[in-house]
Amino acid sequence: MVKTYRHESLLGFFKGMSFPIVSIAVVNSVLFGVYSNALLALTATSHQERRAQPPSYTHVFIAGCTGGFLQAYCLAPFDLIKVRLQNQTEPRAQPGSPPPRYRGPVHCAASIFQAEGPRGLFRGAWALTLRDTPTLGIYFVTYEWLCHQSTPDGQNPSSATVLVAGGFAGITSWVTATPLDVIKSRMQMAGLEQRAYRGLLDCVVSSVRQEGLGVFFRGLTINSARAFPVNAVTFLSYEYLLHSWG
Ligand SMILES: CN(C)C(=N)NCCC[C@H](N)C(=O)O
Repeated sequence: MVKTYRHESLLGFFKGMSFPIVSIAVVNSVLFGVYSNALLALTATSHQERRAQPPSYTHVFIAGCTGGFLQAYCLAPFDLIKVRLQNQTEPRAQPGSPPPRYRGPVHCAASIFQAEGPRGLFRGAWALTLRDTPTLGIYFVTYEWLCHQSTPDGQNPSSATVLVAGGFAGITSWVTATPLDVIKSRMQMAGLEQRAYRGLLDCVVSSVRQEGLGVFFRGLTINSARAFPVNAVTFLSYEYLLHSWG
């Protein structure tokens, strides 16, 4: 962090933001759009009426799982590109040195498409679906439960409640998602590293054999630390937009 700040000032921390911004916008609108509409179909109550007649946690869970399932398919190509670029560890190109394998997100998508066809862009999509379907159910249940606990009946949760409930919903969902997140990333990298897994189960078994059960908790701390602020802001924006446009 210190080096980045010294060489590139604060702007250095925001490099390469365009791709994550576009992908997050698409994926979150699918997730929250499907969730809200699924809940509307299940409970027949609008967002405004829901504070007076709160939905059951089973309905919240089903609507969250539906949102998670559909978002996984939109997320798959973006997530694959992110994982491939993050794992590209060649040092920066020096004069005369070979260029990096991927020159950026668009080049990465085009190279995967050329080398592996359209299905290549969906590598690991199964693992992503398994990761996101139940964990997004847990995500929305945690959020609704925490808001319900700290808000008097019939009232809207305060902004502080939304921020805290959203932050903890993010942490809870990442704690449950991290084991499958590890497996998903390994399967997404398999195409590049010429490491062949016969499928998801084979990836689980060979990872545990080689590295023990601890492998399932790789990245848990950083995922959770990132999850709190990201999801606090996500839910605050969601509630705010529903109130101002709803
Ligand atoms: C796989 N998991 C745990 C989730 N998708 N959890 C919901 C949080 C989503 C949010 N965009 C984030 O990146 O934290």
